[in-house]
Amino acid sequence: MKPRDRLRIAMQKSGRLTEPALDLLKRCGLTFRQSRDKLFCFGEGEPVDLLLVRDDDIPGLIAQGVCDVGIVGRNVLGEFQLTAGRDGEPLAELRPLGFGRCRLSIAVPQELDYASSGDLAGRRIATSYPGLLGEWLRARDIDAAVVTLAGSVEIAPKLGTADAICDLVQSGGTLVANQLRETEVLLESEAVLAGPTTLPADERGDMLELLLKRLDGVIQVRESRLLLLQTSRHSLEAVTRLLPGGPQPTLLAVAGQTDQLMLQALCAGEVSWRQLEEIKKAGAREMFVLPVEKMLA
Ligand SMILES: Nc1ncnc2c1ncn2[C@@H]1O[C@H](COP(=O)(O)OP(=O)(O)OP(=O)(O)O)[C@@H](O)[C@H]1O
Ligand SMILES: O=P(O)(O)OC[C@H]1O[C@H](OP(=O)(O)OP(=O)(O)O)[C@H](O)[C@@H]1O
Ligand SMILES: [Mg+2]
Repeated sequence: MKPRDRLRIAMQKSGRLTEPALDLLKRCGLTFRQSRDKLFCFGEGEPVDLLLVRDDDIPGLIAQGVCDVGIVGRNVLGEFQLTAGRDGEPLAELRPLGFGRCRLSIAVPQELDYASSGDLAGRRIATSYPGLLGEWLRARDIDAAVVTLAGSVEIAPKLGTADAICDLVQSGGTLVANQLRETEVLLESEAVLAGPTTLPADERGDMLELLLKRLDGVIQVRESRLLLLQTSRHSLEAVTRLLPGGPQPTLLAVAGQTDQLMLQALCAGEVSWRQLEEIKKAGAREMFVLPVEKMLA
């Protein structure tokens, strides 16, 4: 294969991961010009290009060295490692990316008696993830038949081709619509940056290192919120105790009100309405939750 000096990232051409992946790369300062056939995006500023493909092909493209890294669901990466990629160098999950969250679960018809995973013995389970399901069954010494289907797995029990299914679940709507109930979670999934365990020892490796640093910054900022509120000195301790994790809050004086303080806290994740209501009950008022755009410690 011809040596390359530009980093090439494989990502989903059209699907659930496409928009959030592009958005994340944009936040990392990468911009692209798309080719006419929309399969290749040339990086304009940095030497980083995109290859747009079916998500199932991403781990294989990295393993073959056609692409250096890829943005793909943990479910697809894990399945590859246990099937087509079994005999090759294992790929690493370089970073979890915080979108495309779902889980790989076993579900059974609502009317089926199910007490524990042992009840799957002797049953047929339909799935598009024979590697992950097979491994899970082996680890528990459950002797069940794995029926591999490319799609529409959820209708297999109704068609009589399987007794249970093992498929992705997010809201659970598909299961309810098909009178199925979730009984076991095999894997919690989200989009990840997948790549080789050792970085390329050339310019691509340097670029990847830079990209990882920017990703860490972007992910940290995306999950950070700035909480501003007012509290009396009297309620300060109770309010502070309820603040979601993060560094020590900053306290500012409120002009003309010696008893009042303005509190500013960086929170490591979402601040929910319920948390705000609790903090308010403890004595806070004038509360604001602001997104953080950039951060440089
Ligand atoms: N209902 C869901 N909610 C959230 N994320 C999901 C859901 N279903 C799947 N995902 C995640 O998004 C990834 C891509 O899902 P999508 O449905 O776009 O894939 P696909 O139909 O296999 O697309 P492709 O045409 O690229 O093969 C999945 O592998 C999984 O990691
Ligand atoms: O729990 P839910 O929110 O209902 O999501 C789960 C469904 O989403 C995915 O299917 P998708 O909608 O992508 O259809 P497909 O399998 O035909 O691609 C997955 O295969 C499940 O069927
Ligand atoms: Mg696919």
